[in-house]
Amino acid sequence: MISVNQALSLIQLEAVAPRPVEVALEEASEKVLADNISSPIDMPPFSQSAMDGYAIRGNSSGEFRIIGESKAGDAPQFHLDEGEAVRIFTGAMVPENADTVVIQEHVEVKYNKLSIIKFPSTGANIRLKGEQFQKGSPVLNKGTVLNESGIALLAGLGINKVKVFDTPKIAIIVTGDELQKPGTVLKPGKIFESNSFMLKAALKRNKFREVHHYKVRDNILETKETIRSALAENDVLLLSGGISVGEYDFVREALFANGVEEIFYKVNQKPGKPLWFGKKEDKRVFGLPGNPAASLVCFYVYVLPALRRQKGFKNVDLKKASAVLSRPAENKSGKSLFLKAKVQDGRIDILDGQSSSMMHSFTQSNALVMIPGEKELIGKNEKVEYLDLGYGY
Ligand SMILES: Nc1nc2c(c(=O)[nH]1)N[C@H]1C(S)=C(S)[C@@H](COP(=O)(O)OP(=O)(O)OC[C@H]3O[C@@H](n4cnc5c(N)ncnc54)[C@H](O)[C@@H]3O)O[C@H]1N2
Ligand code: MOO
Repeated sequence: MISVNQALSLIQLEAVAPRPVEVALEEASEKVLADNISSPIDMPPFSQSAMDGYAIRGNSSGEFRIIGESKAGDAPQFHLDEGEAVRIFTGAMVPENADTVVIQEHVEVKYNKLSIIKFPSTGANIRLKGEQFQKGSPVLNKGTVLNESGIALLAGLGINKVKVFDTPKIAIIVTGDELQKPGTVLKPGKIFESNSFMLKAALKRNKFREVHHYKVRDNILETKETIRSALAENDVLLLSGGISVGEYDFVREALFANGVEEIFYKVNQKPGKPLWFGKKEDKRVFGLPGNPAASLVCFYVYVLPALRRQKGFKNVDLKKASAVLSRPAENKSGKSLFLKAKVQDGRIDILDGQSSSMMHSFTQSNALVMIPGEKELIGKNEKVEYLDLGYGY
């Protein structure tokens, strides 16, 4: 059985190169730029007043004659002679030979005579043409993750379309005859299906919006057929359940029948041992264990980084940190453990209820403690590494 690190390396080795697409700026938030962007214009495009006041030339005398007005949106052609000033407003074009704007709080005006009570330094209150960017100068680099500030910057430069890396389309395929929809009356032998809700929520939180949901019974033909359509319609398949060794676990066989090549099956870890990973051309397939907590651990450790990589992100893993154990922990399994835990003020508590069928401990956690297979005992106050689940509490 391969180790966690071997599994991670294999997934990375088989990574699909992010695919550039052009999108409207409104669609570009949380996406990664696929091109360097240079400024198509000077920014600001003309010298602007930063304040409401009076544009002047030099500060040789305290008295000026107001010769006109410049407000935002206008393009007046003023030329100031000695002793002349223009009434000006924030964002308005500064007369071509003015060098300073005096704020209106520092002047007295009588008719068209302006007396300056307090001179600012020369150049004050003017945003010079091109001071942020000159036309053609670099603005944002390929690989930048766009958020609202980047979107504002690009819109402000007049850009309405950008090349970003495409977000992969994801199929969630849940398998199992025992599964029943929440909101129905539970029949004998059945359980409520929860993995698709869990995976959809996790994908939504991570801004993967194109998610298709398929459901199959424990039936080889149906499983094959569903995998066939899911491969045609998506970039990444997440199968839940049916990957273990039971007589009704058909997922592996159905993947092979669809020409999906196995890269690895089973990882020396707990929970999530039966994880399966494969590929067909540029499609990637994860067979996640049916047990909900095992499935979610595999999602955080393997699936999310792979999806983020395919979306062009450079930092793909959950943040790693370390904290001091509040209580000793044991690992007699020889497997790498991922334990639901709560970090607070630098101390970490491993929670009760670690079974891979139990979700309650996950809801109380904000971290996954990683304990290597070779480590049998970790003492109280020993430092352990953990993955920050990013739950924000
Ligand atoms: N003889 C062995 N049996 C099992 C082994 C093994 O090595 N030898 N591994 C165990 C481990 S570890 C896990 S994890 C599970 C994984 O099994 P599958 O991935 O095939 O999943 P299922 O058998 O379909 O389901 C497991 C469990 O999870 C429940 N489940 C399934 N789908 C959902 C869903 N969408 N929502 C909620 N719960 C779901 C299902 O009812 C089962 O209880 O295999 C062990 N067995
Ligand atoms: O890997 Mo299974 O996840 O231990 O229940």
